[in-house]
Amino acid sequence: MRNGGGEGGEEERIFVSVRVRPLISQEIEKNDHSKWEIINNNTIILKNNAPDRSVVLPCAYTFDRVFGPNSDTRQVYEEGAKEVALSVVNGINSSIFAYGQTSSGKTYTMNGITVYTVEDIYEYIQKHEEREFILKFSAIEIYNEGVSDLLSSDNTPLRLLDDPERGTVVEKLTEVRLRDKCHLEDLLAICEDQRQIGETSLNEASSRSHQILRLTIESSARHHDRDSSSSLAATVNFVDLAGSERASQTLSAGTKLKEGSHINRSLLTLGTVIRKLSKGRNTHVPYRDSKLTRILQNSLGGNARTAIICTMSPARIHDEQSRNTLLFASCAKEVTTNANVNVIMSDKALVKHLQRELVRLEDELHYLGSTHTTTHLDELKEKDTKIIKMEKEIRELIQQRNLAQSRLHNLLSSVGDDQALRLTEEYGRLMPKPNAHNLYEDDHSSRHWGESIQLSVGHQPVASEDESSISQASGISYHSPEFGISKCRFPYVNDSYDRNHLKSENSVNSARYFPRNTYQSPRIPQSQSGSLDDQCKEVRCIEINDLKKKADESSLLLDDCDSLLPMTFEAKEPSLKAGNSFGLALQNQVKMTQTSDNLMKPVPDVLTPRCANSQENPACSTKSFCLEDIKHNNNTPTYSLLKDFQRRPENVSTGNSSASSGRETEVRSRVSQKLEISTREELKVEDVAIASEDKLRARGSKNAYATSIPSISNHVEQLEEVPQSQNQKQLVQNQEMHQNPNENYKVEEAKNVASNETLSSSSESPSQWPSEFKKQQREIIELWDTCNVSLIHRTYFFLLFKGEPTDSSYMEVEHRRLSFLKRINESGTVASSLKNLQRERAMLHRRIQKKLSSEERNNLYIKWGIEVDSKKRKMRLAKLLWTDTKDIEYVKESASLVAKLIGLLEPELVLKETFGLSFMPRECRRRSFRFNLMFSSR
Ligand SMILES: Nc1ncnc2c1ncn2[C@@H]1O[C@H](COP(=O)(O)OP(=O)(O)OP(=O)(O)O)[C@@H](O)[C@H]1O
Repeated sequence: MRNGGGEGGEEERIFVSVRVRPLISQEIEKNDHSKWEIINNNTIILKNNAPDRSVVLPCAYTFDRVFGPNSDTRQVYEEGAKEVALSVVNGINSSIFAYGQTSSGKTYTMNGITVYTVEDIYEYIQKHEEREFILKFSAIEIYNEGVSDLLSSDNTPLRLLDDPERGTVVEKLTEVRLRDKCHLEDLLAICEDQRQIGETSLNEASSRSHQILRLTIESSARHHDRDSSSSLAATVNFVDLAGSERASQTLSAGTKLKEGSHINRSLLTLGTVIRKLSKGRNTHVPYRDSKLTRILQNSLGGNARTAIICTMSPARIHDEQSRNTLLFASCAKEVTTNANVNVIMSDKALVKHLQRELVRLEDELHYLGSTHTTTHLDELKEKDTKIIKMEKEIRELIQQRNLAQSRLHNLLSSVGDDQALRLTEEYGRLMPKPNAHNLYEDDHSSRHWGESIQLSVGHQPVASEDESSISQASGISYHSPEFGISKCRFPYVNDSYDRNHLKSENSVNSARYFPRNTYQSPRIPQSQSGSLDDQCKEVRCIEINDLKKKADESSLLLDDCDSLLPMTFEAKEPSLKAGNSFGLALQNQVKMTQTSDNLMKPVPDVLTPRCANSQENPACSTKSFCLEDIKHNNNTPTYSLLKDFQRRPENVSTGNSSASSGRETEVRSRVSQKLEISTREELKVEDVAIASEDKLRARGSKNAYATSIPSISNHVEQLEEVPQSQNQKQLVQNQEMHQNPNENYKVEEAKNVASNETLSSSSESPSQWPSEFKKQQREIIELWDTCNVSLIHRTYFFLLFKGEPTDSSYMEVEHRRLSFLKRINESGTVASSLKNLQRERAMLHRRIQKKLSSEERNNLYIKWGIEVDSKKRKMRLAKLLWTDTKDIEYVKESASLVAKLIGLLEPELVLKETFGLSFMPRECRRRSFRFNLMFSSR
């Protein structure tokens, strides 16, 4: 029902009066008369104002009213407080203060003022029967900066709360609804009893606290339309302040001294507030510096009418205090307040008001919803949709990867000598377009997230004869953009070879160059094709969807190739559509650069061929892919392809070369740029994958982290695929060699190419590799230490990879994955990997006893600075293993010792390809351990 309101208040000054009490008995005894003289109702002067003083102080003080010793309290009330006090019945807040030094008569005055006001209020109520009044009373005491309820026996200090409408309110303050005047008088008596009073040398009953008696009056019309009319509500405060005092005068000590200091401090704040207010409201007013000013904030310069009665003693001993009181009073009279009539709305009026407010707020809400909120929600929805789409794509890729891994495994296990022989016989057979269902026919997905790049292997159904012929002649099979899967073959066609012959016969292509991670499709006789459907397996590159954009760009670029190359090829053999096929091959190669097993190698300058034409290098025959040229260059597959690309138009051009050369150059340039971009973006893609892992971890759930671990494993598995595909390639090449000795030289060339591929992927500059290897080795050793990698893994890796050019891939992948692990460890998995490491050291410690003779052990203790007779020397030795990562000799010794302890005598027998599998931090310590032991027992 309540609602603060007001009717136009006007600023008015605080009404300030001064009351000089008569001399009390003890002052009379001392005959301590002062020279204060009240010259009229408004002015008080100090007679004989110290002419001997060097500083002349003001001697006349003027106020709204000055009461002399002969004025009784009734007069003081009537002339100094009544008007203000009774404002409360009209809905205006009011406050009457008594301010002055101790024993100056504040309590004496305020008691009278309160009684008279109450009398008048009740008299007013009686006179205004048309209105109904509700009176409520509460009483606050502030003692030693603690607020208490004088109407409650509970002395627990009360809290002050800030109410946006009512200002500072005292929490849990008792508010008693008054029955009648007598009820109020009883309550006043209770307050008097409750108040902290003590005896000082100046006052037998000195008030040691500030007292605020609060009377709230609500009134409303009694007979009229009560529901629609307004009510008034206001509060009058009767504030009897504790008196300022000098400890020397009051002879205070102990508790009294503490009380006095609190009193003086709060009065000082009151004085500061008054002084600030007297200078205007532009400055900060420190209401909150004391409980007193905080509670009375409204009465001091706020929505209230205020009267201050400053009391003073006429005794000479109090002259200085009296002067201070007058100075305070002088400031107070400059302070203005702005009192309003506080109107309380009726229920009806309040409902109407609230309805209007509701409509207004709804309008605001609608406006906000139509702008910011809606937009924000749309953005969120859009992002959610993208996330769902990406998650679906990732799942599909993982399915493909798992399927391919499964088939690669099948291939490796099923391809025996006979099979290999047959496959070699069917060498060159083209595969038809892949069946979408084949790619999804089984699902070994383990729902790994955060995949970035995958290699895959899959079955291919057999192509039709026509397709086979055409594609075979062109040397390119097909690609399936719908799955982002590409497959390509690269023919070797020598000088003597007739392209038409190539189209009509199913023999010939004895040696082919395979790009990395592709597998040469064997030519399969028609009679066996059906049975070999499942045996024809090819390694294919599966792009991740994140790279689609690049693939599309590549496609656009290759369209250029397609449009360029037919101009050169079609003149001689239009039916081959070699240009288009070559475009596909190039596209395939571009995609190859986007796969992980290229290991983000910078693409060499493909437009700077070693030999520009056949004259410079006779080995580069016309109308052929120059294997010699490829072999002698440190070519990546991409490089080889592009060199072919450079050479081919020149070789087969029939006169249009000049017309096409400009466009060709442009296309080459664009190819080069795209490839470089691809490489750079490939790096970004992995960053995205890592960021994806980070996000999953950042979600904070254990599940998120758990899903990130398999993802790392997948990442590790990519390494496994590299050598596998290489092995497979090597296997087929060996089979070819065995099948057709006449073409062994070509197979040999192909092998050399493969070797060169590895070399080229290992290092851009072989001459720099040794130093690069040492640098990477040092960093890897540091990272092992940082990531708490298994000592056995370190040992194997360290002993296996000693700086051969082919070690480059492993070094790089190890380095990158350790960096990746380091990031994970930084997010809190160090503890678990450290525990694993400690267990491993414990295992090695036990093996020291078993594997080493007493003499060997003692030699080691001496060498490693451990006292031979010391306790726990074996454990100390185990703890020293692999700890100094800076000293390479120390690392070597650590590796050597660990190798001996785990029984690793011939590390070279362990395939390097097995690496990338063993050093992930594992959830299950035992499994991890068993794996290492199993590994070590090989
Ligand atoms: N106008 C007055 N006429 C006669 N006696 C008075 C007058 N004012 C005060 N006294 C007397 O002076 C003494 C001190 O008065 P009072 O206790 O009201 O002072 P106070 O300012 O409240 O002191 P304190 O701050 O220590 O509480 C009392 O004995 C009181 O009766």
